Amino acid sequence: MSQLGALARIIADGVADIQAKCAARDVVYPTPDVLCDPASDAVQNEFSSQAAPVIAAAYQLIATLSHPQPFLLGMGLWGYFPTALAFIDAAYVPDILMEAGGKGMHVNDIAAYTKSSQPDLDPGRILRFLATRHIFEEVAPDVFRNTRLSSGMSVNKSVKEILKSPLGRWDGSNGVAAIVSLNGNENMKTASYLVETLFNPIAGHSEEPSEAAFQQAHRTPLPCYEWLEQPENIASLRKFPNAMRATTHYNSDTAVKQGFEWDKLPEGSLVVDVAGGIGNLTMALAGTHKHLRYVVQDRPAVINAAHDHWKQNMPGAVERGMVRLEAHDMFDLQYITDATVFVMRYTTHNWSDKYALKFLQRLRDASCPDTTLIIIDGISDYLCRDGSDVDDIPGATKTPAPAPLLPYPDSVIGWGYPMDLNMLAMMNCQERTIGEFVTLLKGAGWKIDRICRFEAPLPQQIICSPL
Ligand SMILES: C[S@@+](CC[C@H](N)C(=O)[O-])C[C@H]1O[C@@H](n2cnc3c(N)ncnc32)[C@H](O)[C@@H]1O
Repeated sequence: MSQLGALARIIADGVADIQAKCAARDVVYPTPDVLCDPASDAVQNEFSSQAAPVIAAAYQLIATLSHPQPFLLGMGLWGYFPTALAFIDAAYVPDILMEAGGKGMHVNDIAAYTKSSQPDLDPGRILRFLATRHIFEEVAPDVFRNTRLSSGMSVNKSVKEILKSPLGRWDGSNGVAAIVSLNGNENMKTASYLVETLFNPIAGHSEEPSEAAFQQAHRTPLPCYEWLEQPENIASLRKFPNAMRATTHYNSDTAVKQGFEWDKLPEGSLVVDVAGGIGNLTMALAGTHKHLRYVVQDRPAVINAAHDHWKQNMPGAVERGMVRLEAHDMFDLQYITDATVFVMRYTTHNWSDKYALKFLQRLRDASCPDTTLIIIDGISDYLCRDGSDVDDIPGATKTPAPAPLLPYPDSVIGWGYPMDLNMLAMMNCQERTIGEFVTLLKGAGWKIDRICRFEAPLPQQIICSPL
């Protein structure tokens, strides 16, 4: 069979399989006109592994059918997608259109909500650009309504409430609008300086978080996390911890009920969420595993914000002592020496080996023989077949997809590979392969016992014990 035929077959068979399974369960797979809600989200989550090869094949079909020149010309302008998405968050469009309902709203009426801040702008151009990829639908000239994809950016608040506190719009939301805004603003500015930074004789080889493209883009000598805390960057600081919630919130039940056996830990075991932000992971864990005690550690400014977050979203947990929120620099001596679990989510990817070694060693110094370290992060795969650099750790190897697909469909669906470049640009750091994790963790006195795999784009759990 031709490659085109094989790709078309994967798509046709995969769709038929999903539809048959949905029919057997008496559910309908959501179409673009079905706005996000818990029931339709659950159906999509349930069939994500069946959808993955279909999506990967569809991308490959596009790459096969497209003439390279128009494909590359178009791809060169894809950077405007994050910008356009950041704009629609800043103009509250998904939530305005939520209130408008199925008939949609004229762009002039959409713009009226934020008129003072965007007097000469024609948001119709931005919405139309996104509608070419099914984010919004133009139902009449200059009249748009939400689609399933654009509704995914709703912060689930009334427009009145948003207008009362624009910076608070991401608080308590699922975080998607916040991360989209982060990518389209702070991260896009940074991305545009990556090429010249990489060719810079010093910065191009640096492991320092203060010598990345970020510093050039934002005209600052400060590393990202210090820059965030400057008074003029208050909006970014407000956005960042909310953005972190987006990565698992849509499927947080799976993230805390599968993988590591939290439910089997003895009553009162202490879980320390190191660099835990405002406690997004801990809140999901604490909601499900009520028999455990938790500590969330982060920078003082983040812990300040965490107190409000917990008061609003899980009142009583801190007051009852189930959760402690503590300012702690992870590069300092770790004073908690009776942790059952140290967990770090999306933190090792923020640091080059030079720095990651330091904080992993701090945790090793504070661990007991039966302490478990759980690294929750993406794991990069080589994109060739037989490219695994470690196969003797349970969970390390993945079953490759059949040719002609790339070996791992999640390389297309997840955000691991663009995130790797984002890490490079923001802080001279990286996503890692399993082999790279093995070396890094061994250097800090940890051994990987097993890897609990999750469907992309959920991050993986690397379960470690002291060497
Ligand atoms: C990518 S975020 C992940 C946050 C959290 N683990 C989550 O998954 O939501 C990395 C976190 O590291 C924190 N951080 C950066 N430097 C730190 C330091 N020296 N000590 C403690 N936390 C730090 C940041 O404030 C931020 O909250």
